[in-house]
Amino acid sequence: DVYSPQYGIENPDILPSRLTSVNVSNVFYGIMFDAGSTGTRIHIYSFIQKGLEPPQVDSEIFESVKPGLSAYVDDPEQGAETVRELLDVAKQTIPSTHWHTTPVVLKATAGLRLLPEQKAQALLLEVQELFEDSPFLVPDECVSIMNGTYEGILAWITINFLTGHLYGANENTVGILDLGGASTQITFLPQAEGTLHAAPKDYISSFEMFNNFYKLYTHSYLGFGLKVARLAVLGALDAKDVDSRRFTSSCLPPSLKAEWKFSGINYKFGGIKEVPSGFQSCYTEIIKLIQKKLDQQDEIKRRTFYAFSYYYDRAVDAGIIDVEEGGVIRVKDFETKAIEVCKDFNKATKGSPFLCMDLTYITALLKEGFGFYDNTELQLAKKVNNIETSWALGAAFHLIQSLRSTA
Ligand SMILES: Nc1nc2c(ncn2[C@@H]2O[C@H](COP(=O)(O)OP(=O)(O)O)[C@@H](O)[C@H]2O)c(=O)[nH]1
Ligand SMILES: [Ca+2]
Repeated sequence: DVYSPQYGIENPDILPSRLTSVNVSNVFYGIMFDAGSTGTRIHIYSFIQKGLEPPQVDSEIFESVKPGLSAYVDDPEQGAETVRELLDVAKQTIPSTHWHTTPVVLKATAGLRLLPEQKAQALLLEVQELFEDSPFLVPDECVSIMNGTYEGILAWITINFLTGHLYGANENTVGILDLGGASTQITFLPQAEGTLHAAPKDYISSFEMFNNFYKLYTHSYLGFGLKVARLAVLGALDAKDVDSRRFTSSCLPPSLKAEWKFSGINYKFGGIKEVPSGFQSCYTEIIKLIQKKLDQQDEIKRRTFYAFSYYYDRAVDAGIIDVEEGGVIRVKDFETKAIEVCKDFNKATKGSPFLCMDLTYITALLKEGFGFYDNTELQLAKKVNNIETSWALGAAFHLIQSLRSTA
């Protein structure tokens, strides 16, 4: 029995946890690394396959480290070291008998997209060497920067798989909204013929997986992730005099003076005493960055969307949802909380001085950016059926399929 504790770990967390009665030959594993702009994460999945049916995910182990790879822009070896720590988790949790058949892949997103090409490649090369020295299966192109279109498609696959919409009738699929640190994605399966015509050509992507064919609307907006948006609001993006300046915004507590590190750079920032702070002036600042920058499709107002990542985290910080439960909210709930938090900074911003700015940005992104109604409902979920809502599962499925078609 490969699942019994035989690997010298005190409290083995051997995958798959719920699988003791299933034929072992139907079980296999996959390791997907998400090198995001704010952190690196490992997703270790176990899958079950019965006959010719599409594989089912059985369980997941998830670990993460901060900061992300892009913070090691001038020290790639140290960056790869953070990946090694996470890879050790895979060694502790996947039975050693399965190591050589378990693929390991890392996909980087917006943090590395924003780095100079050579610096990004140096980081990726260091990680690739680490993988090649590991006992796992290393496919071609095991380490890469993923393009934003795939990020949206693969997250859509994950959520629709987990919510049971993938192998049924297409009419009921759900859309997804992912808000990262450096980029943000919107993806849905258009039902209105008009959407396919009205959308910019490169926002429509065809995709095949496990013999199903999907024509999705998807786009990744680089620079519209929550953390990079903060820099944009502060006027600190591409600023030359970062060391000598303090960047200010009416979205911050007026008397605040602080420092903030993002992607390896230290920024001095603070509030403004001379102008009225609060939601209205903050919203006005932020709208300038968003208006007319994003494509709007009427259909989204009538569709169900799942929102996760920073949508989820900030809704938790604002007390709109429970950290474990998530739940259904309306777009206007973000605005109501933003107004409240921006009104009384001292009372409301207990964790982060950025909460007013972040909630106001999310409100503006949803309403002025994508064109959602105040009353549009959003499903906030961090996990569905105990699996993380992230593009990583979709990427693992895609990987399995591509390994089989080349085998
Ligand atoms: N639900 C969920 N959120 C995640 C996962 N991994 C990262 N996130 C969230 O993603 C956000 C950070 O975005 P990140 O991936 O670093 O930036 P990006 O490169 O712009 O996509 C934070 O809100 C994280 O909590 C995950 O596996 N599940
Ligand atoms: Ca991400």
